[in-house]
Amino acid sequence: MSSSQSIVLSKKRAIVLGAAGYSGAELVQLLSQHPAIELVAAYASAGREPEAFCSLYPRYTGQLELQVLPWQDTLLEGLAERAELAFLALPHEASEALAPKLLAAGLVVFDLSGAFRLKDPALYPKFYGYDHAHPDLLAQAPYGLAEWISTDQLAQSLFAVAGCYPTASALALLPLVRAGLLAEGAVPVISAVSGVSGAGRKASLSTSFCEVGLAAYGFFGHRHRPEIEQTLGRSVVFTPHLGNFKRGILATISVGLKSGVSPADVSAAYLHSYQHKPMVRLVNRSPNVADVAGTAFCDLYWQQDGQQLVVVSAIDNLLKGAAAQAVQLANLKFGFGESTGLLAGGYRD
Ligand SMILES: NC(=O)C1=CN([C@@H]2O[C@H](COP(=O)(O)OP(=O)(O)OC[C@H]3O[C@@H](n4cnc5c(N)ncnc54)[C@H](OP(=O)(O)O)[C@@H]3O)[C@@H](O)[C@H]2O)C=CC1
Ligand SMILES: CC(=O)N[C@@H](CCC(=O)OP(=O)(O)O)C(=O)O
Repeated sequence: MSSSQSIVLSKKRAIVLGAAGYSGAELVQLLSQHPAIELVAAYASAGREPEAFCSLYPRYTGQLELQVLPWQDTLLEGLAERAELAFLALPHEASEALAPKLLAAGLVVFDLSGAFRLKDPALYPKFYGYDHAHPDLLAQAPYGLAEWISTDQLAQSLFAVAGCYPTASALALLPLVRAGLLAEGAVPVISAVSGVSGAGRKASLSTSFCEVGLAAYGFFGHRHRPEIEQTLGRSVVFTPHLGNFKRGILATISVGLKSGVSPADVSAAYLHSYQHKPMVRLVNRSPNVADVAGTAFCDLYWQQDGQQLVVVSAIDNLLKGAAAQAVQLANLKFGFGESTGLLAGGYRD
C-alpha cells in the first residue's frame, strides 16, 4: 500500500455546524482540502432550506460542491457511524446546548464559540449575559490555544477553541509570563483592532459598510478580557476596536518588564516558546494584517526601551483566531502534523 493510500484510509470524518457563517465557511474550506480529515456534512440553522455552499459563498463556485443542510437534533441518532468529529461555529448558547449532545453521541467536539472557554461559571452571567447550563463541562473542556495545549489536555473530547482577540493577545504575552519576565503587578495594556468579519455574517447597523470607520468599544467589560486574564493568570486592560477592513486583528500590547530583563532575555523567551511552532512567525518588522489575512499564521514582533516592552501581534480572526486554530487542535489531537491542511491557500478578500 502506498503512503497516500494509508492516509486516505485513516481519514477522520467531520461535520461542521454553522457552515453558513463566516468562521464555519472557513472550516468548510479548510476541511474540504485537508488530507487526513474528510468533511462529510455541513449544517446551518434549522430554519434554512438546503442550499449549495457555493450559492452562499460564490467564490467557491466550481471548487466546492457541497450542500449546507438544516441542522436538527434528530440527526444525532446514529451520527457516530457517519462522523467522528464535530466543528461548531455557532452562537455561544447554541454551542452550549449542542456540544453535550454531540459528546453523548460519541463525537469529539471542537467548539469555536465562547461557551466553554471560561472555567469559572460565575463569569458567564457577567460577561455573556446568561447562566451556564453545563458548568460541569467547563473543567473537562481544555482551552484551545494550540501552541500551549498539553498532551494530557489533548486526550479530552471537548475543546474550547480560544477566541480571536485572546489568541492574538495570549500568543504575544504567554512567553513573557511563563519566563517570569513581567514586572510584579504589571498590567499589560492591550489595544486591538479587528476587521468587520469578527462580528459574524448577520446584518447589523454597527457593522454596515457606511457606518464602520475606526472606533474603540467594549471598554473594561468585553468578554475577552476575563478569557485573556484566565490564560495569563494576571489582570489586563483590554480595549478592542472595530476597523474598516474585512479580516484580521492587530493587537498592540505594552507591558513593564522586571528590572534587569534584557533584550536577549525577551528574545530567548519568544524563541523558546515558538521556534518549533509552525504557525507562529517571529518577524523582523512591525506586523501588518495584510500579511496574515487569509493565512493561519500569527506574526509577532517586539521592541524594548529600558523596562518597557511593546509587542505587536497579527492574526486572521477567522483562521488563526477561529477555524484554522480548531483544525490545528484536531491535527494535534490525532497526531497529524500540526500545520497539516493549513499552509495552502492565499489571500481571500
Ligand atoms: N467571526 C470571528 O472572527 C470569530 C467567531 N468566533 C465564534 O464562532 C462562532 C460563529 O461566529 P461567526 O462565524 O462569526 O458567526 P456567523 O453569524 O457568521 O454564523 C453563525 C452560524 O451559526 C448558525 N446558527 C445560528 N444559530 C444556530 C442554531 N441554533 N443551530 C444551528 N446553527 C445555528 C447560523 O446559521 P444560519 O445562517 O442558518 O442562521 C450560521 O451558519 C461564534 O460563537 C463566534 O463567537 C470565534 C472566533 C472568531
Ligand atoms: C469585531 C467584533 O465584533 N468582534 C467580536 C469578537 C469576535 C468573536 O466572534 O469572538 P470570539 O472569538 O469570542 O468567538 C466581538 O467583539 O464581540
